[in-house]
Amino acid sequence: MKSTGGSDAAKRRAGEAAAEQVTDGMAVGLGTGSTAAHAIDALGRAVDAGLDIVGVPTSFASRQCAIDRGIPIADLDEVDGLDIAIDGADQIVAESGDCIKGGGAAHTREKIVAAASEELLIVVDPTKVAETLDHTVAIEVIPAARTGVEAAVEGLDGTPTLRQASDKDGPVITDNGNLVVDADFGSIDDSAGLAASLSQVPGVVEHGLFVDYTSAVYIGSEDGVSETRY
Ligand SMILES: O=C(CO)[C@H](O)[C@H](O)COP(=O)(O)O
Repeated sequence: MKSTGGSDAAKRRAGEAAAEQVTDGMAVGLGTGSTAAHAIDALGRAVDAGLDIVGVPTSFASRQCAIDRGIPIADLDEVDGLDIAIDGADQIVAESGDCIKGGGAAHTREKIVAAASEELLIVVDPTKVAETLDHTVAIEVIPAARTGVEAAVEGLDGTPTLRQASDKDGPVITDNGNLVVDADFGSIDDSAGLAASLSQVPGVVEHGLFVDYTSAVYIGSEDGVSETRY
């Protein structure tokens, strides 16, 4: 899986620490990205050693990752809720746990899985931690609504950019068949207000602002990992 941001060792420590919270009989949401992949790796090793869990992937990529590691998987409608979801973030405010996700264009399913879970454990390296959210906000958009959503983002004092896979391949298409508009709002002082405004725009499937979702954050570093609970 493509790596972003900080060191792989820091990401691995965060992913492994979160995976240690998983116990026998749990249904576990499997997040997307290079840090969440370390948690899936650790869960795969635990399953090999006898841990009895079922994983609910948040993307094509995390589904494949779980299959490769021998983790039994199910769709969300096949389990009776989730005990824990483990996922990465593009940026997180350590004080509140509010974060921005969607760098892998998987934030819609990630949010659905997080909402179905008793706990959301966010795993990051220190480069993701900020005092105020100012990362671009990924917005999954139904293709026919793109120009309207871009205008709405501008109306909210943001700058929209359609996410491109590459010049050659054209726009990113999500696992749900939609486009992604990345919106730059600068420093986000009222994340709950912005989240509510974006949710109201016709054609917005989901945005990457996760306000009041996080149960704990695991921040891996070169020499250890810290846990903050909310
Ligand atoms: O939200 C996500 C995918 O939609 C990822 O969790 C987020 O982009 C972090 O990825 P990484 O751990 O590779 O930096």
